[in-house]
Amino acid sequence: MFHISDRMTDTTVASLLEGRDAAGAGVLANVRFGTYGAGPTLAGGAVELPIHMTHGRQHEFTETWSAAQAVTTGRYEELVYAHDDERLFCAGYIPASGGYARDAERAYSHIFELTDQLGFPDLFRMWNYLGSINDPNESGMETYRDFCVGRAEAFAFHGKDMPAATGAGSLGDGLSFYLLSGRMGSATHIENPHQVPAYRYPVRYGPKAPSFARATYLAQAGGNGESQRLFISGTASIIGHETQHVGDVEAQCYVALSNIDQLISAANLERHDVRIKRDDLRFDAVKVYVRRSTDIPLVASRCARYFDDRETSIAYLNVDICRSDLLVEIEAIASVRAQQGYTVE
Ligand SMILES: O=C(O)C1=C[C@@H](O)[C@H](O)C=C1
Ligand SMILES: CC(=O)C(=O)O
Repeated sequence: MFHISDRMTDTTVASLLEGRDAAGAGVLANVRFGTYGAGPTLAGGAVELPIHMTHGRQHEFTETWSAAQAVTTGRYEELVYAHDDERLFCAGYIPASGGYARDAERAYSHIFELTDQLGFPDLFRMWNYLGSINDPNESGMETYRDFCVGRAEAFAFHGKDMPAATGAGSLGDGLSFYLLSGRMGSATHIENPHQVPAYRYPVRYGPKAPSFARATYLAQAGGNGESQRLFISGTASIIGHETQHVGDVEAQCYVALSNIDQLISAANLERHDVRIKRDDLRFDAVKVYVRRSTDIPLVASRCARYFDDRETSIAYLNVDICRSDLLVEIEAIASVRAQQGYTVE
């Protein structure tokens, strides 16, 4: 069964998602959010990706991506991957250098080559964690904007649809990234009418706009009974294309949560031919990125109220955010509750 389980190690939030899905036949990958970062490796038949994302061991956790069938692993260029019959997990690491544009373009081109070669062309979720994300690189361009240049050029050259994504700071150096991709036709990308699509942002935010959708809906896999999933991108206090409430973390949190609400409304999902009632969606895992550590208690109180399901796993990460005037960003994974009469598991 394809699912994720947040195995919280020594954290206050403990909500093992395994209880929500039948135990998988194996593990595709373990992504370790901790005090240490390095490139991906293969261990025990799965991908291991440590990312330096926590200031202390007390906040460490592992995001485990499980498989429904036997797992095949391999390497391609700078990438390490694992897949079952339905899903591909892939990860990579680009060391810090004077600028990321060329290396990001190369890495993303390799991603698209690999997903096509292995038969998993529908990317449905990507994560990019950049050290010193808001700092200028050696040519004076902000590190994030430089990364966006290379990524956008790879998407344009390969003509790939843009999936849900996160682009946030890390506490280490370099660029750690990982992604999930599915069989042809499994992904529907979703936008929020209250926000300009990120890939259409004006040049004031960088020479090339960020390449991601606001969310991606993953249809139920063929025959293995997998739950339908909605992957929600890192969402911030942006309306249209402009940051709202600069300096006010409470108001920014409110707008970010409102954006998520609008994004997953039945009306907006219906506009994308995804017919799910809001009440049938349950949040499985949430990651909240908070720039200032002193803001975490307030942000946690607002998120706990919004994601009020005891079983929702919520992790708070004190890291920088892709736009320097943003103080908080929220991403989520939701699944569709069992409907009357049959099980969606
Ligand atoms: O660049 C991204 O992929 C990205 C940046 C942020 O806006 C947010 O984390 C979502 C995606
Ligand atoms: C910056 C950000 O979070 C966005 O583009 O949605």
